[in-house]
Amino acid sequence: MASVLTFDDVSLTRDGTTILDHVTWQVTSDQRWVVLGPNGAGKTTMLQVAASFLHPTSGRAVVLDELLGATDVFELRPRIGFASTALARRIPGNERVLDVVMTASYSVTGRWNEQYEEVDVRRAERVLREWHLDGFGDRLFGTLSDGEQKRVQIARAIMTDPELLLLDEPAASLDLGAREELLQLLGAYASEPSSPAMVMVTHHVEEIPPGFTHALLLRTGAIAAAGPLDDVMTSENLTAAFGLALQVTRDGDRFTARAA
Ligand SMILES: Nc1ncnc2c1ncn2[C@@H]1O[C@H](COP(=O)(O)OP(=O)(O)OP(=O)(O)O)[C@@H](O)[C@H]1O
Repeated sequence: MASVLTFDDVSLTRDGTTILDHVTWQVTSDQRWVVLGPNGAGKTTMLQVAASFLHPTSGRAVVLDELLGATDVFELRPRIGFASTALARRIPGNERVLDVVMTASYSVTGRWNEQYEEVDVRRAERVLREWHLDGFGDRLFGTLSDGEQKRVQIARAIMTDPELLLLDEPAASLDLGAREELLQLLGAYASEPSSPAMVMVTHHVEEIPPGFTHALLLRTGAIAAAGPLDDVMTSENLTAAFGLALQVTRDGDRFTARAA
């Protein structure tokens, strides 16, 4: 399988603080990764390197065969789907949902004078339908519920048919029903062989969608464990990563964790 993401001894320092510490990691096109770790472990920073928003201080990061630091990131970014709360904050509340999704083609938030073709409109409508947002195209983004907004963000991220999909805490702040609906949709999407490689950051093992294949546990910027879900999602590994005695249980394709 083709490699879509390679971190080779990647470290990242900001204002004298080491945030990523010698991270070596590879993602191939058929894999769907979840990244877990305590607050401040460096999960978002890792995703931002994968999205080409940050460059390593040392080591090599290769994204979709392009070496960061030696490539034009403006050509690379449209090939990467990225959804995060920070990005969603930049979406104007009075933007039409269809425009929120379509503007991904130009990597902008907020429609201005870009010209869209009928094919863009039809694709945006189809993606909205697939994420249970049929009939939402004319609604204003700011009037949607949290759950609906999260699904719009993902629809936007996949609008450009990316080769790598990065999701930063897509289920954060959702109520139980909205979370389960989102996980079901993410699970179905992850299970399709035609879907792109995926990396999803989350705080909760309960939010690992079915269909995900691999996990990476991060602790103070370094990898505590990484590999196939079954190998990594053990009580011992989670205990070491979170610095707290934890008991992990698997029920079918879902996980739960609690203090041991
Ligand atoms: N510009 C910066 N200068 C210095 N430190 C920074 C900077 N940006 C982030 N950090 C620090 O880097 C560490 C990792 O941050 P990051 O947001 O990647 O962690 P995270 O695992 O995603 O955390 P959380 O789970 O709380 O979202 C944190 O300790 C944070 O304070």
